[in-house]
Amino acid sequence: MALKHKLILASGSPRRVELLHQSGIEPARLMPMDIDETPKKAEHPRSLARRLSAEKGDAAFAAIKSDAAWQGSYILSADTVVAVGRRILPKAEFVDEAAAALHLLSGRGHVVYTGICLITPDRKARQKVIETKVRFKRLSGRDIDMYLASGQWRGKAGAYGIQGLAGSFVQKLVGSYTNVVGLPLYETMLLLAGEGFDVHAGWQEG
Ligand SMILES: Cc1cn([C@H]2C[C@H](O)[C@@H](COP(=O)(O)OP(=O)(O)OP(=O)(O)O)O2)c(=O)[nH]c1=O
Repeated sequence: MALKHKLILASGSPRRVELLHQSGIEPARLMPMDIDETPKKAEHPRSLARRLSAEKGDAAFAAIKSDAAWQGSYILSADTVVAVGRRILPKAEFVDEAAAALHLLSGRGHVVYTGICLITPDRKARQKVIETKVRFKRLSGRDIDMYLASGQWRGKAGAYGIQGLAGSFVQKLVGSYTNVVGLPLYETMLLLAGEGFDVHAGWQEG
């Protein structure tokens, strides 16, 4: 069946592509947007997730707005932020920052915020920020050393991926699991459907 509207995913995150695929949605185009993700001074983690998801969407919109082939498309973007209280943990690129993040998360509760932004074919921007509360067990030195050696922390907010080895660190989770992985599926589908995108168009047997 031909899709009435195309979806552009303004993201380079394989997790977001996989989560959409799980929901029967295949973006027509992936547009990773390289924006400055530095938090502003005293910026709340919720505000940061909201701002960065919007900036990714705006950047993708600016890149395609004069391209006739993409007129009438939806643009979806997201940003995931991990915070202990108001303290924002970095998206880990180096092993020492990953070690510091894991020590901080050990035996404590934290909050994962994912901002989602949808730009509709009539150029309205719709936004939401979803929160999930997560509590890690107390991590042993060996848990941390072996996790660092696995490399699964690389490029992930808070230096962990709940969908991998770090899933076993989770003592308690309140809210959306897919929100932690990078895209809250229930809320994303609700947003898309509410703006007229046929979320069931790709649901076929087999
Ligand atoms: C907490 C957590 C984060 N993550 C990932 C999701 C995101 O990809 C990443 C947070 O960084 P983001 O800046 O939200 O996303 P990204 O840079 O990977 O992709 P893009 O901006 O192009 O959309 O951390 C997990 O995969 N599992 C987890 O448990």
